[in-house]
Amino acid sequence: MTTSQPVEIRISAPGKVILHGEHAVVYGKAAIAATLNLRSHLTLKTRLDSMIQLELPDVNINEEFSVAALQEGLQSIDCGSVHDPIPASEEVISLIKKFAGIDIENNETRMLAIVAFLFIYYGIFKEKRELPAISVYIKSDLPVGAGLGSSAAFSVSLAAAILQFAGYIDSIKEAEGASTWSTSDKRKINNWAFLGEKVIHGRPSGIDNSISTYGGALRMQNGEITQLDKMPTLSVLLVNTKVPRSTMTLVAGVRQKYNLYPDVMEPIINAVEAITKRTEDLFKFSADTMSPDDVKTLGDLIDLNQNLLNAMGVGHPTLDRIVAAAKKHGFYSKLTGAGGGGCAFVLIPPDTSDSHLQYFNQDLNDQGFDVRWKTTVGGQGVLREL
Ligand SMILES: Nc1ncnc2c1ncn2[C@@H]1O[C@H](COP(=O)(O)OP(=O)(O)O)[C@@H](O)[C@H]1O
Ligand SMILES: C[C@@](O)(CCOP(=O)(O)O)CC(=O)O
Ligand SMILES: [Mg+2]
Repeated sequence: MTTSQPVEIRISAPGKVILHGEHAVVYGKAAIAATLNLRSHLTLKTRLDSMIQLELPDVNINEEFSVAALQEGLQSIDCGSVHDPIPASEEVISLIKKFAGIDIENNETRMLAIVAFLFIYYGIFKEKRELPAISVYIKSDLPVGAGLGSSAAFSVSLAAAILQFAGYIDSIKEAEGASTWSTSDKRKINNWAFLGEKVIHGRPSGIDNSISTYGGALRMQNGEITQLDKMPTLSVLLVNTKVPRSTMTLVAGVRQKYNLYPDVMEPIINAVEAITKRTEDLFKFSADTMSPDDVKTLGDLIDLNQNLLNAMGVGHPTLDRIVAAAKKHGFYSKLTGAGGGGCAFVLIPPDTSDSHLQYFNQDLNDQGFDVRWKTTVGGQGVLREL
């Protein structure tokens, strides 16, 4: 790391759609997710003064800290070593909040972005001779707090930028305009990003940061990730309810229900897992362009899962309206991510005509929904933009 030469590092990391298995994956059940072609973009620059700046226009945050004050204020926090980091404890989170001037009782999720940044910054740089003066700017294509994994894209881009700047990972040129990293470097990025997710989510499964790091489409079970052997081309429409919600609160709500009624909740999450597995089998044997029969099966599974998510208590009347509108037009839809509002996806069968899609789009717009994107899923994970 050299601070004498001006350095600029630009990183982008994608959001995701969880096809099946949200919440159940927190209990070690299988889930499948794929990247979206919507990304968070980070720029890290060296500064000539001795300040650290964090500019996050999406959540209206622009903070500055002096390097000396940060060195002194955070020196007692325990975050393990760069190569073997440990999660931020409650005490560490409180200490960072106090340092950043955030009320300990302030549970606004957006403020946790500052805590996650300071934890990752200090944890990675603390073994260096001196802490660097840098500015970090992050802007996302993703709606924040809507189930599309903006928190993971945030933590992944941050971990990649800081590890790269500190010289702990080394990007390799992949194509014109972008670089990537070796699998072992990606593992380092993912480990630190997971700790950022922990600050923001409480008890994440790790699926969001893993998909944002590695890209493509993957399955997670019991903390183990594997790339999906096969996934047909899927086209989805993302519909944002614009109902705000926090992943941390929703995950905690399901946990509370699970603790109170384990005998009821266990069969529900097992049924979700059965849906995930049926979907994987379907993908294994379907052609790249799914047949109408396969689309119908996938649709039924989407419908079943949506009902189970409602039973877990993570639905919302606005999501129900989107599902009903989709059904009226012959489509299938479910929430994605933590639910409680946020986004739903609608599966768009390959043979859907543009006029049919436009008619559906118009119906959703007339009902006041924000139909943001028709997108294909599965694409590059974290990248260094050149
Ligand atoms: N672009 C961003 N800028 C700043 N903070 C972000 C950004 N994206 C995500 N975050 C952090 O993640 C939180 C939202 O995470 P979460 O509730 O898990 O929703 P989701 O991951 O589904 O978008 C924000 O409140 C903020 O702390
Ligand atoms: C509900 C959950 O399965 C996914 C949360 O995703 P998001 O933050 O709502 O995008 C939680 C997790 O897996 O950590
Ligand atoms: Mg999240």
